[in-house]
Amino acid sequence: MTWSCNPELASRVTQDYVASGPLLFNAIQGFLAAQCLLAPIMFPEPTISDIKKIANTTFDFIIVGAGTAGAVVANRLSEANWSILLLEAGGNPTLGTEIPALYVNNYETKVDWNFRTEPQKYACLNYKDQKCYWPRGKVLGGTSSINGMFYLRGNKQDYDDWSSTTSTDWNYESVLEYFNKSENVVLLNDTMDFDMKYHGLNGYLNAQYNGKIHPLEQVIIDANKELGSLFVKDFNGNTQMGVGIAFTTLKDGKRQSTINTFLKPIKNQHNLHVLPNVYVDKIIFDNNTAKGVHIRTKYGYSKVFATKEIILSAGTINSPVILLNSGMKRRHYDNNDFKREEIILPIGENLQDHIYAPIFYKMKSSDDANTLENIFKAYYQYITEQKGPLSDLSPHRVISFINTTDSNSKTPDIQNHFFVAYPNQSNLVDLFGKHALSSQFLNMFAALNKDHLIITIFVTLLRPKSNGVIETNDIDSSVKIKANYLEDQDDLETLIRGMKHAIKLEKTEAFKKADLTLHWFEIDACAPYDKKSDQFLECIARHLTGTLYHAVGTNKMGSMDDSSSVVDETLKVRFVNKLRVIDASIMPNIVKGNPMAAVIMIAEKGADFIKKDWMK
Ligand SMILES: Cc1cc2nc3c(=O)[nH]c(=O)nc-3n(C[C@H](O)[C@H](O)[C@H](O)COP(=O)(O)OP(=O)(O)OC[C@H]3O[C@@H](n4cnc5c(N)ncnc54)[C@H](O)[C@@H]3O)c2cc1C
Repeated sequence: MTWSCNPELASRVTQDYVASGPLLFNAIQGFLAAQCLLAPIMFPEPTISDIKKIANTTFDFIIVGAGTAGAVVANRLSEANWSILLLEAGGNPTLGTEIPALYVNNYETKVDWNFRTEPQKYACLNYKDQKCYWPRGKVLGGTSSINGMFYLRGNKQDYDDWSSTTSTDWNYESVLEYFNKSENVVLLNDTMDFDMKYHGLNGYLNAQYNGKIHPLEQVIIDANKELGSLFVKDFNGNTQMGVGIAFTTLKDGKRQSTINTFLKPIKNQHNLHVLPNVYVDKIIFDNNTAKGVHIRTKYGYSKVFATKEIILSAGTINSPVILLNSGMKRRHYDNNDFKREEIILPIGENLQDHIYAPIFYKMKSSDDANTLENIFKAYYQYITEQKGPLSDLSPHRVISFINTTDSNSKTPDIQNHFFVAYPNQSNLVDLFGKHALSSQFLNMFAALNKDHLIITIFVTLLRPKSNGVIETNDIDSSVKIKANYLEDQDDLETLIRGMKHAIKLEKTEAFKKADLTLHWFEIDACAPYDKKSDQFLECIARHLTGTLYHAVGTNKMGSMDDSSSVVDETLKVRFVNKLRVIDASIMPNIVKGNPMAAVIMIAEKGADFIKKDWMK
């Protein structure tokens, strides 16, 4: 048998269903064939002669990382008649990355960098070695190819805050233009009654609003409304405060990563050269000017050069790592009189992330959604029509934003996600297992999930005061992620207020009617505390801490005289020439919402800064 696409099993989805001989074999064949249809090889892996051809050659621009931001920047720069080289450490998307409802199955696969934090002192205490798990996309499209696809833009105030330390270019009114530029609204089961001031219809990125609300989502919405939340139709519109269904980066049942949306349509453009499976070690400088990059492939090491600029879009972890490995030190500078070797910028500092404490609700249920037969039906329907339960994020799309100290505030301090596990789903998406929570916790979760549906509320802290740092290991240059979660007492207090709010849902008519009751898993360390006490909630928050994987901020943007910044307001690395960073790492403060939309906006804006500079 020959395959025109990658014959390696396209995703780990099948590994969850090891029970059934011929049926499974048929399904695997179906998946392999579907990979060609749903996840075709867009950009072939370079051969040895491709690498020889580019070695020591020169392009106008080199972009490092074809991720969420890098793919957008490459698209926009290719609109001018410049030669663009886009280098990506990972390979092509797989079938596993394309099926929306199974995104968690990409964790710990070859499309994941599979990072772990350093052991945490105050958080993730119930995890193996007290290390939190940080998946990140190592694939074309980067993390937009493995993420949860929630499309939210944060709070208006986030950008007004950025602009107060940079320039008016970054205030909400200015960035709105770029959010809209990238967007193409896709409506399902709904009418176009959105305020179009906040949306775009001509962008590359398909952002879908599906107005069909699942009965469980309706219960969650109704319960939140009973606690005073307003129903929000459009979190990206005039206000984000309240509860509703999120926009998602989906279209026709398929993930809309930035590789699928920004690069697939222009993949044959003559001036765009996209090379997957190429790892960039460091930047080559000539005095203070970035000239090229050192690359590593399976064929060995080479160099490649850029006449105009090098753009780092390797993400919050790897962009600072590349800068550090290129000889740029991580320390505050104290004067403007230096050689490049003496440039000392706060690279890797200002690491911010969204962490959550889980609150669990259970509902007795004999729902058989996860029988083998139903699972195969779902796969069959997905592969043949891209429809059915695998084609959408329902019933997990409800989001709520609250302010725990001022119910009239326009800015939230807590965001809630509601993750539904149908009975026996712990086998299907072993989310907590992949995070390496203790076997005690995993066993309790699986036992309860046998005959109960479980809703986990991810009570998420939106603006942490505890900041971390990315460092590199002196011996082998590997990364050390010092997340420092929950070091600041204020963070803990906000989280506890959020948990108390989530606990109140138990008393709502909507939850009572649905027979949803609060459930506490017994964690040994928390056993001494009364379950109604703050000490107990603190113990849960510290032991079962999770991350929504939103780390940002490690190459902070600021004005030229801001010693805490790494890049200036046009995203140029300070004190060096021809080098910019364009990705999640430049955020001065984490946005109050899931950050992908903001990263895409940053990329759109960054590409315009470059065009302005070079088209003069
Ligand atoms: C599991 C998960 C779920 C998430 N869910 C959501 C969500 O639902 N909504 C949302 O808004 N946000 C979500 N996020 C966060 C969001 O996806 C990220 O913040 C965003 O995608 C980061 O974009 P980026 O361009 O900075 O980095 P990335 O998209 O990670 O891109 C970096 C790219 O650089 C490549 N690269 C790195 N180092 C090198 C090197 N040395 N050489 C060559 N290439 C290199 C990487 O392989 C990658 O392709 C989620 C994140 C994760 C991990």
